[in-house]
Amino acid sequence: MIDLHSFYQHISNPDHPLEPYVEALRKAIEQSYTPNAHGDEKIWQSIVEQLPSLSGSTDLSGDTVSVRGDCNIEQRQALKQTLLQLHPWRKGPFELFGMHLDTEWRSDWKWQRVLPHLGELRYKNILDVGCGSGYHCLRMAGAGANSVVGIDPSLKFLYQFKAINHYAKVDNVHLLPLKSEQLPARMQCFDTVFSMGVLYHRRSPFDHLDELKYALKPGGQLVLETLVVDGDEHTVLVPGDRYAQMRNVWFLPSAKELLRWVERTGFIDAKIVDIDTTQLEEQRSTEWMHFQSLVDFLDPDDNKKTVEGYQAPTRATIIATRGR
Ligand SMILES: Nc1ncnc2c1ncn2[C@@H]1O[C@H](C[S@+](CC[C@H]([NH3+])C(=O)[O-])CC(=O)[O-])[C@@H](O)[C@H]1O
Repeated sequence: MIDLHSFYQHISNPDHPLEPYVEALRKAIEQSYTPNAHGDEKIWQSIVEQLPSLSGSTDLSGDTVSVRGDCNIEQRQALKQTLLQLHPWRKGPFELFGMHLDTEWRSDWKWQRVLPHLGELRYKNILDVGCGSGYHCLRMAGAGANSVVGIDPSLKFLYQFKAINHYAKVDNVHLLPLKSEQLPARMQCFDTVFSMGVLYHRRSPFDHLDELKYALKPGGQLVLETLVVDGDEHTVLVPGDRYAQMRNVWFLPSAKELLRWVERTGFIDAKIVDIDTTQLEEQRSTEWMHFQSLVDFLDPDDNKKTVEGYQAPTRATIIATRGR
């Protein structure tokens, strides 16, 4: 079962900005998550319980989130075989006791693109919407955040985090089984809210931007990263059935149009800080994610296009401030 006890304990503290929302969060989580309602949850739980007993020291400062400590060959082998059962591992990389967990995504590349534009994360209370395995949440903790809440509706990713944190033991990062639309309304308490790789999954992008705005305290910082297409401030692509083989893709604006959406939502000082076409080396199949990956989603004769003939995946990052 997802461990919520330590989360409630952590925020039930008059100094914690989430303290006024303990009950609202409890209710929201109860509505979205019933332990073991997902038929595979018991299996994921037993995988975490089978992890070999090892202890080490955690390093959140490098590109690879690492736990280092003594481990013999048999233990390393058992660790690998146990963690492989939580396939597919999409977001990382991680290293545990000398074992490199080579995820589908080099999520460290995204972090390197975003980090120089964030200012100080130290002492901040952060929300990461669509956190996946929690790799970026751990990097935020490594950058000195006071607390990080990651939310993601995909329970398997939350179990991946549970497995990593079984060893990393980072106690100020909590992952919750929630979608952003299920967050209590108008929490207005986070210093920084990240939404990376989520907006294009939403049928209603302005509702998503509103959710991010009202999770932030006045003056707080939004970090928004999403798929974009080339074009001017009047350009938006709504793909047909699929985009790069994904079915759940709705709105791909140009970066300029995205900036306009952010401003129309009421954010101020909005800036495009990065536009980047995803490289084949950044998203690829590995031993830890052996399904198809980016190379299979692109036109084999022209890597600038998806198999459907659209512009190949390009992502923009916008930083903005919630007005006071
Ligand atoms: N409504 C929603 N609310 C919250 N999470 C959602 C929602 N819909 C989907 N997700 C979750 O958002 C994540 C999107 S991946 C980005 C991961 C990370 N942020 C990254 O930037 O690497 C996409 C990508 O590969 O970029 C998945 O884990 C979904 O379960």
